[in-house]
Amino acid sequence: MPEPLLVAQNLCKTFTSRGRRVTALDDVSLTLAPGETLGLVGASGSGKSTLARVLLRLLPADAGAVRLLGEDWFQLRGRALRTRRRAIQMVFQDPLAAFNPRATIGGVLADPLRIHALADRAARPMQVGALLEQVGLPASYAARSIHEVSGGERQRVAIARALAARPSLIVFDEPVSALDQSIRSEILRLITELQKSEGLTYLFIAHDLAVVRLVSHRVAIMESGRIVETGPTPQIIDNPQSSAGRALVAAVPRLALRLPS
Ligand SMILES: Nc1ncnc2c1ncn2[C@@H]1O[C@H](COP(=O)(O)OP(=O)(O)OP(=O)(O)O)[C@@H](O)[C@H]1O
Repeated sequence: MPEPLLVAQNLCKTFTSRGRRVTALDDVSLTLAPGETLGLVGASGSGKSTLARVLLRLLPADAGAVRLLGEDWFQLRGRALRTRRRAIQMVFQDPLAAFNPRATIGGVLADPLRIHALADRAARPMQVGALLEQVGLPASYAARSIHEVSGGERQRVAIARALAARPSLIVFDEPVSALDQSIRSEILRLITELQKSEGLTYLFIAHDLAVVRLVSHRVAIMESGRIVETGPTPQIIDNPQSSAGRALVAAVPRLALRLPS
């Protein structure tokens, strides 16, 4: 068994808003092996995005620890933190919210190359072109504004930006929820192909089990801030043990749950 890429142990996070306490993460532990996809699925408000934000250190945990690539991730500071940061990238549901609205696509993709010193100025345009082609877009898209392309193309740009940092792990938070069905399948295919060609590890978050099962080797089910069930995808779909798992399976038409042969 290879050493896990990421081990999260006993993560807790509570929010207080208008005097009300909400436990968003309640003792969450999970492991990601290199090259696998863990699908994280659960109803709205179950804590999926909070877990993603805590794992990326966009939000501090109240308690718990994460080992990433053998290091104590929450304890890293300064240069060591900056270096390690590029190992985890995130792709959001709405990439527009994550991009500078005035930026060109070339600018969006050149940023991580510059920030992480992965390519000098002269080499960046070629690398940007290569990244675009890797996600199925023409290199000429570099000159376009992020507003000039479709939702599916924008999501390809978001994936290319994540790839630019040469990460080990990509966290996808509802990456296809805003897309039409046909575009959705194309993006899911791209995501699985890139995993194989680049040897990437994924945490794939969605509320829809039909989407999660297409890409995930294992599934974890969240309910009220806890992971209530985890196991290989076919096992969870055929025989969910938790009430949250049974509800998620029941919410999807039988046909949509057939695993591809
Ligand atoms: N910044 C915040 N302040 C207060 N409460 C928050 C904050 N962020 C999240 N919460 C609460 O924490 C709980 C978990 O939210 P979270 O967004 O992680 O769930 P989720 O499973 O990702 O939901 P969705 O599928 O709707 O995105 C919810 O009750 C939510 O209202």
